[in-house]
Amino acid sequence: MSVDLGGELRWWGQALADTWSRHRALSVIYTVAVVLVGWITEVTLALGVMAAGWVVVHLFRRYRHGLTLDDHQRHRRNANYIQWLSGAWPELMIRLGCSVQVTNGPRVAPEFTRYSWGPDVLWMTVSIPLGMTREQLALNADAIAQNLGARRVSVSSSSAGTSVMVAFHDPLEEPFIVEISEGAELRAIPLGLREDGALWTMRLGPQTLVAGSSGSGKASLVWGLILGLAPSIRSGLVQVHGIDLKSAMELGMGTELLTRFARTPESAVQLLEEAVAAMQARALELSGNTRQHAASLESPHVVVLIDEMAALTAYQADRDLMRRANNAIALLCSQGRAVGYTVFACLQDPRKETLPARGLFTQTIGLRLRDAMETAMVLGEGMREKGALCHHIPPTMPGVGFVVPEDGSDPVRVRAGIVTDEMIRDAARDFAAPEQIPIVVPEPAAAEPASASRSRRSRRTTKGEEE
Ligand SMILES: Nc1ncnc2c1ncn2[C@@H]1O[C@H](COP(=O)(O)OP(=O)(O)OP(=O)(O)O)[C@@H](O)[C@H]1O
Repeated sequence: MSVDLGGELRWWGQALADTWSRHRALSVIYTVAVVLVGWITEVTLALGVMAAGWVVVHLFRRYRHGLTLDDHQRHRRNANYIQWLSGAWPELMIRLGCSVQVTNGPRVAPEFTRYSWGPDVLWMTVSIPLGMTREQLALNADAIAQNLGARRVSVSSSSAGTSVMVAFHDPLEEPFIVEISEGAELRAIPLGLREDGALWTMRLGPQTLVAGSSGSGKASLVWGLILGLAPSIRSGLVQVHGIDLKSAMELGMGTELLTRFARTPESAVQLLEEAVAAMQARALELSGNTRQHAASLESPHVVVLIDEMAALTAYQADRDLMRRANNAIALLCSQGRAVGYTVFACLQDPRKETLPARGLFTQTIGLRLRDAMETAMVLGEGMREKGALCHHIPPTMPGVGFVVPEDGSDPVRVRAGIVTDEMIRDAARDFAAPEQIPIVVPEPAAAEPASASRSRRSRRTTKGEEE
């Protein structure tokens, strides 16, 4: 059977034309309805695919990073804050005087070029305009913090230029405990927290001076160090030789952890001079073999720990003992590093008269101090401008201080962990030193310094001559 295709087409055309002429309105409605249904179906499908993609991405993020509803709210808050800060920052800089006048031009303020968020902390990278210094920004840190609704602002140098840390919560505000860690290394003894929330550790090696007014928390550093070293003390890898002339009130709590302990000026000087002699003997032994001592059970690292050093170096009635103590401390500080002898000393009053060997301490920790001058004496000139404000630490925050890192970079605000009497007693029981070496002070006649016996001899001779 042959099909007349032309006739068929004409028939369908005619039918369509008839329908159109008879049911024009219906045809329009039908056509629009079909187009709409098709379009809605397509859009719905597209939206569905988009939504599924979004869900997959968010599921991935949520389970990979463990995001919670709080995190979403925080992200939104952070985004709003950055939006506000972008507008407020240039004006704030100009109002605080942190800007420079371009010749025949406008005032230019530091710009924040990048940022990142940590828990309750905003890190900003700021570009300092030509003619301005980072110190100018650091001097206004308190005012910036108040205006940004933050607890603290600190300014430091970073590989990207200048970093401004805006902290909305101070991790150092509440006292905390640092647990004794069996695996702690001598290169990183845990002492407390840094203000960015990271663990604050100290390397055993630099001669360290801790300065702070009465009640500033020096004892928490002394005991923090001893407890941090506790496993090495028990094994015999480290010996602590303690000196406490304040009626042994402090170190007397845990003498089992100390290999040697002096509580009188005479025994303290004896301890120091014997440490110098042993250090020099070790130096002779090591000379030609190595340039850096490595602690071992046969040759342990010796920490000479002095609580309130001025009692020995400045407030001593016996001037000869005072001179001998200062000499020994200076020798230990200047020759001890390479041969495994470390001095860790505390001081309330950091003036030059209280400690002639102050300059020989290669690491200083400044707790609460009385004024800006003391801060400069302890941490060095220029550290105040870099944000180390020991004299602004409130008495309600003992254990808080500033440390200048060994590489001389910007000072870091830290807090030592609190050490309770119970922790000291427990450590004394569990980590006692393998041996305790008594200090034998020679009888005064035998210990008489050469100069005194010389003068007596000369007096005797004169007397003899007189006779
Ligand atoms: N890191 C710390 N965190 C919280 N509280 C601390 C910390 N260190 C010390 N304290 C508390 O502060 C008070 C004084 O501390 P501490 O005895 O250590 O001061 P100090 O500087 O050694 O004083 P002094 O020179 O008069 O002996 C104590 O009551 C102690 O409990």
